[in-house]
Amino acid sequence: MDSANDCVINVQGLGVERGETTILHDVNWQVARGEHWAILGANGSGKTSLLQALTAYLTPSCGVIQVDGETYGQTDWSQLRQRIGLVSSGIAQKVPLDEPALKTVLSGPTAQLGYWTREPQATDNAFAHECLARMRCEHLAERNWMYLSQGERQRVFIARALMTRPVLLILDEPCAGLDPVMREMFLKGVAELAQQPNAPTLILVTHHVEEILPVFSHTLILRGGETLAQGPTENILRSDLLSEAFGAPLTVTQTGDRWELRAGR
Ligand SMILES: Nc1ncnc2c1ncn2[C@@H]1O[C@H](COP(=O)(O)OP(=O)(O)OP(=O)(O)O)[C@@H](O)[C@H]1O
Repeated sequence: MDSANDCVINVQGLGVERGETTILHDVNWQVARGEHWAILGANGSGKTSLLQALTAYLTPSCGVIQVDGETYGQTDWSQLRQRIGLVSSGIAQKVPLDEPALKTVLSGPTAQLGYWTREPQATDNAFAHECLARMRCEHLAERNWMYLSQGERQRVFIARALMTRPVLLILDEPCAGLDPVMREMFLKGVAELAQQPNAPTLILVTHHVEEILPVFSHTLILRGGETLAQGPTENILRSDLLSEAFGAPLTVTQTGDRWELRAGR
């Protein structure tokens, strides 16, 4: 890679310590423009901490973090944070049950769910409809939150994140709680998004190799707060590496362009 400016994410020697606990140790990770990455790892391996460091919610103890060419500590991260979309299941509980999906999407730019900081303009409305359409859920614009399925809510959240025209979109275990059919529909929507012009760089955090669609060209595996492996997905989704990552014998198989994991050898 020629320079940090070719990277959407450039992490060098990142360490995070709290008291006696080492949460992340010597993480080096570069994401080039045009790549989409999956992050895999067991519970407690440091996935959320890495994302929190990237979004400046967790202060590093050492190392360099650059996002979209801006360096942590040298730039206004509240501004930069608006260029990073984050979709996790945690925010779902904060949406008022009687809020229509369009209003949830419109709250994206201020990231303040449930209330306005200013009256939305006609252009905001038009763009919100466009964002919903990008996730194939424009028909849900007037439907209240309480009536949306879990999969529809996740698609609406991605539409909401798109309102800030992010360069980076982090999907933190977005398939948690989805049934197999909903999960496939949701993942298909994510893959379609990745192929659209001006698509953000996607980062999918997951425990499940089944969710790593071909669009996720690269995979990073964390273990105990350190990088166990990273690189092109087909080189990384190996039984030996996944067994080490999850601390038990596992066998990974590829059928067509999808991956499966089962216990045992
Ligand atoms: N502020 C903190 N102080 C001390 N330890 C912390 C702190 N934040 C996280 N940890 C620890 O760091 C480790 C990594 O946590 P993290 O939430 O990043 O893991 P994860 O891979 O996202 O896990 P999961 O898959 O369960 O969500 C855990 O052992 C956690 O207890």
